[in-house]
Amino acid sequence: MSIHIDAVKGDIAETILLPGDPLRAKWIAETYLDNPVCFNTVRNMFGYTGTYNEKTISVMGTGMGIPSISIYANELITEFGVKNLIRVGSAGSYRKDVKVRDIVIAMSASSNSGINNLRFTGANYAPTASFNLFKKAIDAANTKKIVFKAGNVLSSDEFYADDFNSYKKWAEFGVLCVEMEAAGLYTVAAKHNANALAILTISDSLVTGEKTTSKERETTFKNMIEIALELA
Ligand SMILES: Nc1nc(Cl)c2ncn([C@@H]3O[C@H](CO)[C@@H](O)[C@H]3O)c2n1
Repeated sequence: MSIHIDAVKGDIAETILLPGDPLRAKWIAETYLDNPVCFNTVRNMFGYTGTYNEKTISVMGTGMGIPSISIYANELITEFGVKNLIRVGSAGSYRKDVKVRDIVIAMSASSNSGINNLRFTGANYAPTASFNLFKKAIDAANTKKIVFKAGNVLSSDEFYADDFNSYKKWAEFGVLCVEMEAAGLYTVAAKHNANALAILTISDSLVTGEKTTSKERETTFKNMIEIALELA
């Protein structure tokens, strides 16, 4: 077992889906996996392993923010041998052409987090998706005729920005949406030679103010989850 995950090596599949919310991990396991077995309840950060189309796959919550997902990604890779880490989560649109309910596949993840500034002493590291997972996700979306956008996203350390209009600068330079974890996941995976990808569903828009209801979030998440499950 590791400090934050009460499992033994072999309990967790090489490929894992990582929603921020542990209750969404429970919903994914109960909705999509055959014979899901819970492998973690420490801090109620539920994790499950089961099969999908006869392939073994795991799903576990990560919490919100780069520090939290970095803890779980580190331990999943270094203690349990996980090789493919796929974040599935919600994001806020920064651009008119990115609509609520759209799917965004993150090629890269900018950040305002201090962690990489410290790590690279102020130089600009570029957290980047693993090409193979990225290509498989694009192919799966095209096969399923799911419309998606792909590009740069922002992993912000704050949900409530002091200056609401700060998103406009990011949008001006092509950032599609904002969430709070992808840059941390991509950096930790690269550090430990693992593969990572973030697939996001736009749940709200800073441009129009539109928000999805919690019921809509559940149904619109299906497309994102079904793409991610094809990566097992
Ligand atoms: N900063 C931020 N802003 C907006 Cl508009 C978001 N929409 C969804 N999220 C995601 O949902 C959680 C916050 O509700 C975080 O895990 C984050 O990744 C957002 N995070």
